[in-house]
Amino acid sequence: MATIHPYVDGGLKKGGGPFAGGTLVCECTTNPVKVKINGDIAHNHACGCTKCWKPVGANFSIVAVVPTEAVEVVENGDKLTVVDATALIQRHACKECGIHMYGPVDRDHPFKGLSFVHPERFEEEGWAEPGFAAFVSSIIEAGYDPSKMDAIRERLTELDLAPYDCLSPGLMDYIATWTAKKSGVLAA
Ligand SMILES: N[C@@H](CCC(=O)N[C@@H](CS)C(=O)NCC(=O)O)C(=O)O
Ligand SMILES: [Zn+2]
Ligand SMILES: [Zn+2]
Repeated sequence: MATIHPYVDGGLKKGGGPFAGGTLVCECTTNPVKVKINGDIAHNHACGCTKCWKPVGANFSIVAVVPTEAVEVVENGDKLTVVDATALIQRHACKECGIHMYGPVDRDHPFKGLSFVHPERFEEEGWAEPGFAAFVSSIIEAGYDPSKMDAIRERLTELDLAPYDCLSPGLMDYIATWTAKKSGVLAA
């Protein structure tokens, strides 16, 4: 069967959220980086892009957003480094284990003020399950066999993770609305 991510491969666990927040922890056995998230996550989804962190063997990441003001680095923040300073999402990764701990968007963009996080790194349970799959075709860029994409999309659909090759229609509309208001095509 097509592998998506260990969190969903056994069947999607439903019923999470509302979630009070918690602490994201990296994989280091000594001096792990800890990042506290003071509140709930939103727009949790699977992402097939090559830039998002995924556990070994996974073809998709599980990624959600939180307000950047809810992000608090509480332990070993000196181990964090920005993976690609030119990217929209400033992914802060642990230099030792490589896990992306949070990725703020600071640039002028509809996602400005949000940070991308990987909820599977929460010590706590109860967060909302992923609701769709984004950037599905992008797994090919990481080496996935293009002839096996039908099976991937079928499996995602079976798991109630509607497959999209960019973001979900709701988020794409949100981005386009922001752009149209910025250019003046739509009234702000
Ligand atoms: N096909 C590209 C897509 C990368 C991409 O656009 N990723 C999305 C979803 S995370 C994004 O918003 N990227 C912004 C960024 O990486 O800063 C890849 O797989 O590398
Ligand atoms: Zn680490
Ligand atoms: Zn991604």
